[in-house]
Amino acid sequence: MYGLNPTFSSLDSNSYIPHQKRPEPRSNQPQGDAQKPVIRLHDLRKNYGTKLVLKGIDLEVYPGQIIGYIGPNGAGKSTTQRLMLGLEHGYSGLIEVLGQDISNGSQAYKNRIGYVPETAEIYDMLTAREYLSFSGQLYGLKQDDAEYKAAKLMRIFGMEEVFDRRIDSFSKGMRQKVMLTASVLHNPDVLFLDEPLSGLDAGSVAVVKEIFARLAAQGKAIFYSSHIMDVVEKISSRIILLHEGQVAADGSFAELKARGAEGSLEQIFNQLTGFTEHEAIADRFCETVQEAYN
Ligand SMILES: Nc1ncnc2c1ncn2[C@@H]1O[C@H](COP(=O)(O)OP(=O)(O)OP(=O)(O)O)[C@@H](O)[C@H]1O
Repeated sequence: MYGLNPTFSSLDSNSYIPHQKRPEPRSNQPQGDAQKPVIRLHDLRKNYGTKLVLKGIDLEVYPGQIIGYIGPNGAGKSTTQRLMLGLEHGYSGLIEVLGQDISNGSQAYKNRIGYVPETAEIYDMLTAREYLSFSGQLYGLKQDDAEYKAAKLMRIFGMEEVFDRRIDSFSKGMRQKVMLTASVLHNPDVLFLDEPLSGLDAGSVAVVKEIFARLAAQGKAIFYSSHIMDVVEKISSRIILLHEGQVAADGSFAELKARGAEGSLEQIFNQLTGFTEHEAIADRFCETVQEAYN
């Protein structure tokens, strides 16, 4: 069932969740499709042993949205992404991706999603060509098609000369571009990314920001987590703040500000997560650095 509009009565009064964000239908898409969420989470709960990590997440994501999924370390962001990707099991509640309840055992939705993990060192021994060819084939492309498109995308990123070099000789930013390329070879409808701008120089960040905007304009949904607040503030059409396993805020940056939260996203983040210790921690840290040995 689409269009669920859950309530969030268990959250405290500081939480800001206006409503599930539903964009206007785009003229280049069938209206029905634009109204259907590409991701739907309902009462998603996950625990590791006795530790409750996700405590009932309700969320709908629509085509064309760029979601910045933020939260303190350990809030459960990667866990949420890994569950949606089918890389983590054992949860309660509903996870629906592209209309498919992912617990039904079918892998069909996986050919329509892309994923950029934060690290992928296990593939370091491969060349960019080998890795991209392998990734493309995992997503159902023929080897020739995968290599052709990979070569073209790498050339656009200015990486044609290193296409046949091993990834372990690449800088962090170069690896990131390979991962990004791998995630889009099969033209996915939904893109999941973990710290997608990590290691990229300023020019490359600008390029990737533009790429996100264009992919979203094509009707793809982008769901990424990051700790770089000034970037999240600028490129997300919608920001979802996860705090202690629950959604504590959900809206565009302008909406978060308009609802009483003040300042930069970093300040809003600290306000909503109740983190006011940064100065005291920095004081204690630097005093300790200066301590003399006896
Ligand atoms: N495989 C696991 N086994 C046990 N506990 C885990 C496992 N994976 C994650 N956790 C715990 O779940 C909690 C949420 O972890 P998660 O990686 O989702 O957080 P995060 O929000 O992505 O954090 P960060 O911003 O530091 O990347 C943490 O307390 C973590 O220790």
